[in-house]
Amino acid sequence: MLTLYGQELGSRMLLGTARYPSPAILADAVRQAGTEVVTVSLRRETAGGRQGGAFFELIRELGVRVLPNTAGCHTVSEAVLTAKMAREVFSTNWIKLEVIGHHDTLQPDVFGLVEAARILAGEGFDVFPYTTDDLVVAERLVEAGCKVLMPWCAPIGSAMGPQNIAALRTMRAHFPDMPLIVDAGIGRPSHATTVMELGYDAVLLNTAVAGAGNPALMAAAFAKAIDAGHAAFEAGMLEPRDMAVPSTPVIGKAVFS
Ligand SMILES: CC(=O)[C@@H](O)[C@H](O)COP(=O)(O)O
Repeated sequence: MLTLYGQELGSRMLLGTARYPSPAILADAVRQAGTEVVTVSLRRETAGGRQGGAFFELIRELGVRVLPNTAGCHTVSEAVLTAKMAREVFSTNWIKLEVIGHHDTLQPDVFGLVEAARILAGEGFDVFPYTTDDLVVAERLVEAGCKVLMPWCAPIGSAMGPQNIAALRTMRAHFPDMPLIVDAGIGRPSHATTVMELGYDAVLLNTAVAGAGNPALMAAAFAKAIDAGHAAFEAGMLEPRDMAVPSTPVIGKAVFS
């Protein structure tokens, strides 16, 4: 079981709801993944007017938990205001906090992120910060009140997969008891397995599923890959060795002379 801010979850896959070919395909992907948490951009959906209403209805029908996000916010004040509006609209204290600092890479503005996290945690929000793998920033986020950390593994939407394996491993070792979710940049199920094998607690992804030829099938593939990586980590994997080690014992073998 994964526990995030006191909420127990059976699925370790958090799914974004943007860029699907149709609402029906999104719904199918959510069901196939067995995901229990979906991220929703308040800005995009409220900008959709009547379409936004239908979208919220669809999310309600799916019976999943909503993690509203502050996607598209570039300043602390924008992010805080968006979080407060999301709390009203979705009746949840959960907020995926994004404060974007760079247009090309969508890299988080970690200074603004920490400031916004402190404000929102102080106002009772359960903050899920989209951050880098920087340990000092991570420490500041924890001091600010975050009880979950969500480092990127590559730029949002890039599908590059983990570019920072050593840093992700260090972060896991540094925060052994903190729920850690890799958020953004995952492109393939094998990428998700890789980060789960590092001991990450969950993966948040969107583009790789929404942009697949068959999003529902891809969602199912990701769900299996995430579970496989988690099971492998729990099982305890061998460290690679330089030399061969016979897998069949030599003691007791027949001797021909
Ligand atoms: C939906 C959402 O929250 C995204 O901003 C998230 O960061 C996922 O990134 P990918 O689209 O790269 O999977």
